[in-house]
Amino acid sequence: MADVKVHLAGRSYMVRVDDGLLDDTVVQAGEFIERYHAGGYDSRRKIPFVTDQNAFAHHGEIVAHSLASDGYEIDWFITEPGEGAKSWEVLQELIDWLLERGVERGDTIFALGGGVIGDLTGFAASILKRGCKFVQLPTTLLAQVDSSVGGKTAINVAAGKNLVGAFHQPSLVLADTSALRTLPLRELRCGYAEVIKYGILGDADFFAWCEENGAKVLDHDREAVKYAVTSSIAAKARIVAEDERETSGARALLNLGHTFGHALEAETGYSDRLLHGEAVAMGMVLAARYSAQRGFLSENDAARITSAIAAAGLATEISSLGMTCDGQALADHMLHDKKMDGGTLPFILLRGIGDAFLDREVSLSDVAAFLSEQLAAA
Ligand SMILES: NC(=O)c1ccc[n+]([C@@H]2O[C@H](COP(=O)([O-])OP(=O)(O)OC[C@H]3O[C@@H](n4cnc5c(N)ncnc54)[C@H](O)[C@@H]3O)[C@@H](O)[C@H]2O)c1
Ligand SMILES: O=C(O)C(=O)C[C@@H](O)[C@H](O)[C@H](O)COP(=O)(O)O
Ligand SMILES: [Zn+2]
Repeated sequence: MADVKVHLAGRSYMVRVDDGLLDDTVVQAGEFIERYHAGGYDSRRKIPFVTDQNAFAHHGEIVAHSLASDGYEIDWFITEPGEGAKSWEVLQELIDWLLERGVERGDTIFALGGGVIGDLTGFAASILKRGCKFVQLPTTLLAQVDSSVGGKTAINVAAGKNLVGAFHQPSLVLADTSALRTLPLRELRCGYAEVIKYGILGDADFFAWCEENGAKVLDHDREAVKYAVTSSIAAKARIVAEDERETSGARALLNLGHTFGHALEAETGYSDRLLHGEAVAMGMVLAARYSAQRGFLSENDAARITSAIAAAGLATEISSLGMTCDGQALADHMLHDKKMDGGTLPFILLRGIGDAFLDREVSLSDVAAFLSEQLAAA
């Protein structure tokens, strides 16, 4: 078992990583409930759980059984799987559902699922009665290594990805690595894109570990998975503790590949055509190639990054997406990026593997031309 603490003044919390935590929710989360549940649920012993159909089908019963053995009952809110749940409609349904159940400000809402469920639940918790507590039980690799930690919560709107949201930290994160065994390979690869991101942006040794061990992670090797999850969380916890609200520039580095990636997600309609992790993988390749074109990164390092991503079975070429738009259309999506500052958009570029930086001098028309070349490449 590994515990990683996210240090934040007055809002520190624990991220626990181990096999079998969901079987043991009663001990892990149950203890937490006993200690921190100030609201009415202690007496009613009924707990609001938000999940989606897949996470519920694979892990709902075990969690319910575990909590029932200690006298708790779960009230389930179950959404359809997919990015579509990060929407005004589902948020409204969830808020109404929580209000109907009399959830109080001191109560805790549980999120069981991937990043979609975590982002939706966290945002609902942040606005309900001006802020309730929430606990993350992440069941995808992506959610365990990234989205469950750090307190970014959001929904998507017509203008773009994650444009309505709040910083709202969870009170506890329980990452049960055995839950990943039911995850489809495509989803595992998506999570792996965010794992290798930590190496590319700030840790050359971890990148080399990924080159060596990525296949084991995708093959569910227990030790490799635990190492990847714990190292990723530790990296994220350090950055979040340094710059919780993305003001100093440190946290913006976690957005490596995302400025490009979010534009690709927008252009492909936030659909199964391109999942978030797949967009981030392509986005990191684009960031590396653009860094090389600008003379910051060696062609050799850009090629090494592309190979490591391709080796995980993730697509690297945006021309493979069959998009009919040009580079300017992709650059236009970027105008909604939350990093926009005084009309300019800082980009996360690379000077080397493990050496990302924020470039505030990027011209969006130059990026548009670069993207048009990439779209035309075979
Ligand atoms: N808040 C953050 O810091 C942050 C970080 C990274 C990504 N995100 C967001 O996270 C979302 C992507 O998260 P995701 O990749 O987890 O997607 P997801 O939540 O859609 O989950 C992926 C798929 O796996 C299914 N699933 C979940 N757990 C399962 C399990 N154990 N076994 C089988 N199937 C399972 C889900 O039903 C879904 O179909 C995006 O919206 C992205 O913007 C947020
Ligand atoms: O936690 C962060 O900070 C990140 O940037 C992590 C990203 O992987 C994640 O996709 C995040 O939701 C993107 O944030 P956004 O601010 O660009 O919407
Ligand atoms: Zn991401």
